[in-house]
Amino acid sequence: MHFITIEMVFYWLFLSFCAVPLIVLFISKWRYSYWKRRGVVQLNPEFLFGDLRDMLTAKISMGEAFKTIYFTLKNKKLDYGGIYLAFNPVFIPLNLQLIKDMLMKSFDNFQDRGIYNNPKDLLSYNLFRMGGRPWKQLRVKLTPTFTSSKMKMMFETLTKKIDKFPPIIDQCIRDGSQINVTDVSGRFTTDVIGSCAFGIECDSLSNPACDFRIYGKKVNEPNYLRQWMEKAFPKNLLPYVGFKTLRKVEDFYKNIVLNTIEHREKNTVIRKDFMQLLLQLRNLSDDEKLINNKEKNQTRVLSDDEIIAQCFIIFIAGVETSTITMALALYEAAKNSLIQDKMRQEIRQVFAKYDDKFTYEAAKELVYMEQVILETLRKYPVSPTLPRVCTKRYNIPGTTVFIEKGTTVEIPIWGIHMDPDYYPNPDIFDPERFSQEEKAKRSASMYLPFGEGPRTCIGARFGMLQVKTGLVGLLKDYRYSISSKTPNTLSYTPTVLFLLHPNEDIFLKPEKI
Ligand code: HEM
Repeated sequence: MHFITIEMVFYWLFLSFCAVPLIVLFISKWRYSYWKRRGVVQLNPEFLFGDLRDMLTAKISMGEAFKTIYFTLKNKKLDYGGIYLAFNPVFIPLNLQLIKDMLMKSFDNFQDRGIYNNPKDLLSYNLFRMGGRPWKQLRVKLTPTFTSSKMKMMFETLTKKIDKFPPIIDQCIRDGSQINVTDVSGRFTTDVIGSCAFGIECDSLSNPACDFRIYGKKVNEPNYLRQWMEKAFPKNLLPYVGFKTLRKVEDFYKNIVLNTIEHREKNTVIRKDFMQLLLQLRNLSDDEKLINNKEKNQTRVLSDDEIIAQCFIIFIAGVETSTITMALALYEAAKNSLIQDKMRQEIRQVFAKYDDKFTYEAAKELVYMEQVILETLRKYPVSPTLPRVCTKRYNIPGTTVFIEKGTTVEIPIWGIHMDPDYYPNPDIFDPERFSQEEKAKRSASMYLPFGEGPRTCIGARFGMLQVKTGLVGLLKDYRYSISSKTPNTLSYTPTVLFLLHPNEDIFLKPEKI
């Protein structure tokens, strides 16, 4: 008969105490050799954080982390490399031909972003986050909503908003204060998208404390725990730990959309906006639904939940991206008076040609301003990387290396945009880089602020139009210069998700001319 003695208990406890760390060490060593075992050069991952300690501990932004990784791999003269985000292997392509192949020709192998989404988590189930067949079906549905004719239709809504700028700027001039161009741009884009996507006139330009603006800011506030979980936690386990993308704001956006739908249906209101176009998709007649289902390979019509989620993503993707681009274009214009004067001169010439009116055709003729916006997006790509996940095993052309299904890929846009091999003196802001001749010298994959391929930004045209209209409203009759409150160099909000967001708001000194 065996007795368990106290010595035996201590003996086993001691063994377990030694064994657990050894097992963890062995598993992490094995995990951190994933790339090496596949013949891909890797860096020096450290336990728990992989190669992204500063990003995961919120010391630097995701954009800065991946820019550093781009140059570390580039200095090793590599076409691609492997890193680790916590324990998750991430493939980083550097070679432009390879990037083009992954985004376009081999799109089927990389068609998803691998970001958490779940039909039961309403706001997460949107075009940006969805993958596979549901994404494809929705993209086909939504693409006609973003054509140039639809942009032209909404143009009037945009131009109406810029009439609100002069009282704000004049007040700053009277007070001798500086204008917060980040805030004013944010209020402008909030009003535009509020009107076009949700069909509401929130007028945050007159009333900055309106609910719509407050909730918009809440959505963009960094929430490190949520972002960390989304990035480093296995996505299929998230619903089981009660994870929700934006719990606090869901009801607010849901109610706005449902109320607008009810109001429009009750009062037969028809407006020229995204919401109207989405409602048209929802209200296709039964005959049309049948034709769609039969002929377009089961293409679905939209449900109310899908409308809510798409209005929300138009808001999320349309407000912050354009706000940051507008504010940074003004920041650079304030530092370069020649560039600023040239933009204003062009605006005035175009207005003179169109009887002092800002029309859709007039906007298209602002060629130099477009160059300024493109250069702003080169130097400060709001989305500094393009996330993808491998959806089908992929052989890297010309090698025996392959990327396994399920592997995360990050295309390091900001690194490419700041690479002196592609853009000499990359820190210098020079809109001439986007003249017709200069553009013709570069390959398309050297410039990816809106992404590329079938998953490219669906709202790029609207975004450009929105930024142009905002800049016209701010620049036509006012000059801006930097002041003691203007940051000399920019730093960025540490977040492990997407956007390149300057830490400080941009304040400039306005002057009427
Ligand atoms: C300066 C403005 C903007 C920039 C720089 C920008 C940038 C981007 C980028 C880089 C992507 C990912 C593309 C890829 O993965 O290949 C994207 C996707 C997307 N953007 Fe934009 N965007 C802007 C404005 C807008 C606007 C105004 C809207 C809506 C009105 C919008 C809606 C979307 C949506 C829905 C997607 C997801 C598309 C899909 O996955 O099918 N964006 N954007």
